[in-house]
Amino acid sequence: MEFPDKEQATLTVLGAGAWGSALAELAGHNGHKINLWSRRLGNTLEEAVEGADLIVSAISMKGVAATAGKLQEIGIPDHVPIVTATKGLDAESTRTPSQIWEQDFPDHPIVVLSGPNLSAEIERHLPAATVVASSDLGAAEFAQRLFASSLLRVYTSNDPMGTELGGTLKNVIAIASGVCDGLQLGINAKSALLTRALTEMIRIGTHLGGQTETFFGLSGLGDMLATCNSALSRNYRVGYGLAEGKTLEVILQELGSTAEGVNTTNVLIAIADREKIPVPISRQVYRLLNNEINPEEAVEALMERDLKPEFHEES
Ligand SMILES: NC(=O)C1=CN([C@@H]2O[C@H](COP(=O)(O)OP(=O)(O)OC[C@H]3O[C@@H](n4cnc5c(N)ncnc54)[C@H](O)[C@@H]3O)[C@@H](O)[C@H]2O)C=CC1
Ligand SMILES: O=C(CO)COP(=O)(O)O
Repeated sequence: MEFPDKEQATLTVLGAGAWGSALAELAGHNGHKINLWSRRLGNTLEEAVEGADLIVSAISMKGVAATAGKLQEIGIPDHVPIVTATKGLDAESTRTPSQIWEQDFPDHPIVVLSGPNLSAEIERHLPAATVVASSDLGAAEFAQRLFASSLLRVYTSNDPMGTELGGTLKNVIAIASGVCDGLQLGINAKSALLTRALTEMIRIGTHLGGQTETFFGLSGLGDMLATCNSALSRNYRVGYGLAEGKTLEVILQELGSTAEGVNTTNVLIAIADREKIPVPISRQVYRLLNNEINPEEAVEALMERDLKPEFHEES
C-alpha cells in the first residue's frame, strides 16, 4: 500500500526514555511533528495517537504487552504502521516485541527498527546507521524516509525477525563482554568471545526465523560491536560491574535505567531449554546473573568445554 509522502508527517513516539527521546529528536530534526507519550508525561494514549501517520514504540520490554493491549482497546487509524524499537523478549510469553504488536494489530504493518544506536552518541549528533525491517517494504521505506538524515543513515530489510533478534540477543553478549573487559582478559579473549557469540546468535536467531545474513549486518554484528565495546552500553556495564565483584542489585540501582539483557538472558535460556538449542556463552551469563557461579568460573567453564571443529552444526 501507499504511505503519505508528506513533508511534515505526524509521529507518535511511545516511551520518553533515552531511546524514545532520541528517536523523537531525530524525526523532529527532519521537520516532522512529534507526539511523545509516556506514563509520566501526563498525556493520554488516546491523545498521543490521534492523527498519527506512524507510531513508534520505544518502551522497555516489560511495558510492551500492556501498552499494546491498551492501544488495541483504544484503536488506531487504519493501516498506520507501528515501528518497534524495543530490544527484548517478553518474560511471560517469550515473544519478541514485534510478535506482540503483530498479534494485537494484525491489519497494521509492523516495522522493526534496530542497529548500533547508543542513544548518548545520537543525542550528541554523532553519525550513526540503523535498519528498518518489515515484510511490508512500503512501510519500511516510509519509516526510512521519516528518520533518514545526515545524522542517521537508514537501511531497509525484509527480515524483521533477524533484525529484531540481532539487537535483542547481543544484549546478553554485551554482558559477557563487560565481564571479559572487567576481568581484563585481553583482546585475544574478547575477539574469541565475540566471534563465538556471533555463531551462537546465528544459531538461535535462525532457529527462531531470522535469516543468517542479517546477523552479519548492522542489527547483528554492528550492534554487537557497539554495545560490546562501549561503557555507554548499560548491558556492558552490568557485566563489568559483576567482574568487579558488585551484586546485580547494586549495579542495576547504580544504572537507574533499562538493561534489557538481564531479562533477555532468562527468557533466552527458557527458549533454549524448550527448543534444545545449545547456547554455551549465554548459559554462562545466565548462571552468573543467577548467582550460580562467579565470573572466573564462567570463563573456566567456557575454556574447558569439549574440543570440536570451529564450524560444527551443534555448538
Ligand atoms: N538507550 C539506547 O541507547 C537504546 C535503547 N534501545 C531499546 O529501547 C528500549 C527502551 O530503552 P531506553 O529508552 O534506553 O530505556 P529507559 O529506561 O530510558 O526508558 C524506558 C521507557 O519505557 C517506559 N516504560 C517502562 N515500563 C513501562 C510500562 N510498564 N508501561 C509503559 N511504559 C513503560 C518508561 O516510562 C520509559 O519511557 C529498550 O528495549 C532498549 O533496549 C534500543 C536502542 C538504543
Ligand atoms: O542497544 C543499544 C545500542 O544499540 C543500547 O545498549 P544498552 O541497552 O546496553 O545501553
